[in-house]
Order: sequence, then structure tokens, then C-alpha cells
Amino acid sequence: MPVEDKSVIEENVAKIPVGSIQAANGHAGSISFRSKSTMEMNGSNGHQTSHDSTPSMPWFGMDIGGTLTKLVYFEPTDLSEAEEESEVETIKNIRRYLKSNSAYGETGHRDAHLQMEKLRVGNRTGTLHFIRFPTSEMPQFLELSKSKGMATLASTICATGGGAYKFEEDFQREVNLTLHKFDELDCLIHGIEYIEDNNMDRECYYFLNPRNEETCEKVTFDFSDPYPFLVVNIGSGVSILAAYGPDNYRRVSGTSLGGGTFLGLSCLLTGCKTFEEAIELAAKGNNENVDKLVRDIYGGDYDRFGLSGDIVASSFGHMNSAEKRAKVSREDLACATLITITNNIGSIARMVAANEKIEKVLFVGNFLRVNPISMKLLSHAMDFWSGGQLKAIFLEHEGYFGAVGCMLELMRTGDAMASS
Ligand SMILES: Nc1ncnc2c1ncn2[C@@H]1O[C@H](COP(=O)(O)OP(=O)(O)O)[C@@H](O)[C@H]1O
Ligand SMILES: CC(C)(COP(=O)(O)O)[C@@H](O)C(=O)NCCC(=O)O
Repeated sequence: MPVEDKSVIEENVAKIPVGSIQAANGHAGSISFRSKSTMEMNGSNGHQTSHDSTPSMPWFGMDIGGTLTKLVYFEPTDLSEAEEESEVETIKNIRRYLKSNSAYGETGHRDAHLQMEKLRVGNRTGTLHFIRFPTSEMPQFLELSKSKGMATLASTICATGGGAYKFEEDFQREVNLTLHKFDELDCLIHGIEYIEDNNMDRECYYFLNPRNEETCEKVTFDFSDPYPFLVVNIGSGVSILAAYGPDNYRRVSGTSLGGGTFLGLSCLLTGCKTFEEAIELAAKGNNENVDKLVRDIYGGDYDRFGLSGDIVASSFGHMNSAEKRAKVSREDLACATLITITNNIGSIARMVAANEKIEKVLFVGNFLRVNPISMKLLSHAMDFWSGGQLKAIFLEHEGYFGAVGCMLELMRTGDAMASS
């Protein structure tokens, strides 16, 4: 569902809860949010004048993950004439560059279909841009940032994800940028709350009849009464969070069998080179040539415990047979890999949901990008195995919530950053 032409009326940043949040590791911890403060213009460092209560431009949020780096950039569209005149050339250049393309080199992309217009961030109105590139390309990104003049801004950028720690020194050395680091799971939760609030009626959806190609339908989900909910973030690995209220979440579980595992195994087994290729192969394959089904073992259903014959009994269970291996295609292998990883995540999510007594399960992360097979499988699995109790919910901005939440931290901590 494309996200466009929405007008956002409320001052949403103010709605994000101020207070303490539980730490992301299943044990208690807290972060305290600062109130917004006045930022002074520093003419020498290229910051834009700001005598109001928001930090200086440019506003970025960066989530440097195990596989992909996600960058959100807020472009103000309410610049006064005076602001436009005083805006330094570097900021204009950066904006021009980011907007001029939807592909940056071979591997960077701006997801124009996700762009959010007329968005209220702090006390400004503008457009939020969504950009991603492989984290392995970080040296090239730093080089590009240098060439676009980022180094002359001598500024601070909000960053989250493991890479905020890993690449901190590189940013300082190469681009003269101080990374202001924020916890990735705090950012993820804040990003989800903010985007959902600002993209109501469009952001959340679920699948009706996920198993039936003809009647399957994508339907908007009303998330206006959100708590409690589970977040299953399928990135390189998987983190599962339980959110009980606006200032209250825990990281309840996780698994290392995630999107990175799917991509890694697919490359190994099929020789494919990209995620998109792996998904295309999977869509054409048949996992039954790879997996052992209940009917391969029982000759039919295992009625007593409600296991129908077409359920996978053993993922990759046929691959011990040389004869079966000889017949299997790359497509079948990619398909079985996708189903194995997805089913495993679905099972863990279901157990956690039951344990936490939570019915709404949000699946996010870039593993779900261009991946309707997994979304439909998860939808069916949640519904079927819980007897209709659990609902699998998906979000349009899939993998960008950490980056958005990270940018929002700028609104809260601008003053601290200015003095750092
Ligand atoms: N263009 C892509 N390149 C690599 N992986 C992709 C791409 N699109 C989707 N993915 C999937 O998304 C996963 C990364 O998801 P993401 O939420 O960005 O996590 P991380 O923060 O760990 O990088 C990859 O492991 C892969 O399964
Ligand atoms: C370490 C991570 C939080 C990093 O996040 P990612 O870059 O994968 O989005 C995540 O990969 C994870 O939670 N892995 C699972 C670890 C486990 O619980 O087994």
C-alpha cells in the first residue's frame, strides 16, 4: 500500500511518552527523556538558525544494522525566506543529492514509495525520506559523505543499531561526525509508536484468507488501542519485545535464526547473490521436494493431534536421500529455506505470545521486504495454531522504525548533543 498524500495535523512528538522505559534485555532499566530546549545558532559550524525549541538542521536518524543501514532524513518544507537564505550550501547540497535519486550507486536505495509528506516533527513540517544501503558498504558511504561536505558540518548525528558502536570511530575520523548513540530497541518501539500515530489507517495491516491465492486480501488493521502487543523484529537475527504500555516494554526472547540466516543459507545452497534473487527463487520453488511432510511419515494425517498430512514434519528431512538431492532444484531449496526460517520464527512468536498473554503480534524488519510468502505463512501460522486467538500484523515501513525512533531522539536530546 503506497504511503502518500497524508496530512498530519497533530504535534506528535509531544505525544511520545516522557518517562522511564524498561531496558531491552528482559530486566528492568530506565532512560529518561529530556524536555526540548532552545538551540543556539552556531554560524561557524554550518548549523541552520534555530531560535525555537528544536535542534539545528539537518535532521537524520541512522540505524546501522547487521545487514542493512537505514537512514531517515527529514526535509523541512516550511522554510521561511530568511531560513532559506541563511541555510548553508552544504545542507542544500545534501538535500539535493538525497532527493535527486532513488538509487545511489549500485547498492543504495531511497524507498520513495514509503516517503511521508506533510509530516510534523518537533515544531516543523516536512517530508520524511527513507534510504537504505548494505552495512558492508559503510566505507563507501563515509567517503561519499565526505565528498558531499558532511565533514564541514562538524555536527552530531543520531545513530542506533550495533553499527553505531562498531563504526563510531570511523565516523569521527573520516567525516568529523560524532555519533550520538541510542539503544536500538528503544528506538524501534518509539519509531513504531510515532509512525503508527502519523500514518493512521494506513500503516498496520493483516491478511484475510492468507492461504487462498484467490481470496487472500490485505486489510487495514485498526491499531488505535495498541497495548499490549508483541513486536517480532526480523532483521539479521530476531528480537522479540513485549510492549505493555507506552513507557513499558521488555525484550522477552530472540533467535539467531533470522533474515541473515535465510540469506546466508540461500546463497550457500543456490548460489544466488542477493536477497531479492533468493525471494524470487523461493517463489518458484516447491518445499515438498526438500522437506519431509507429516504424510511422508504417516501416509496421511496424524489425526489424534490435529497434524494434517501437508504440515512439514521435518524441515529439509528429504535431503538425507541422495536420490532426492539429485532431483531438487535451486528454487526448491530457496523455498524450503524461506519456509524453515519463517515457521521457526512463527513458532517462537506464538509461544512467547501465549506466555505473555498477548494477542496482537507485530512483525517488522527487512526480512519481510518484498516477501509476501513469509507474511502469509506467518498470518496462517498465528491464526491456525492459536485457534484464531492471535493476529499477525504487518507495518508498511517494515525495517525503518529504528531509524525513525532514532531521529526522534534528536528532539529530546538536542541540547545535550549541542554541548557534546
Ligand atoms: N536488499 C537487501 N539486502 C540484504 N538483505 C535484505 C535486503 N532486503 C531485505 N533483506 C533482508 O533483511 C534482513 C535485514 O533486515 P534489517 O531489519 O535491515 O536488519 P539489520 O538491522 O540486522 O540489518 C536481511 O538479513 C535480509 O534477510
Ligand atoms: C543482536 C541483535 C539485537 C542485532 O539486531 P539486528 O541487527 O539483527 O537487527 C539481533 O540480531 C538479535 O536479537 N539476535 C538474536 C540473539 C538471540 O536472542 O539469540
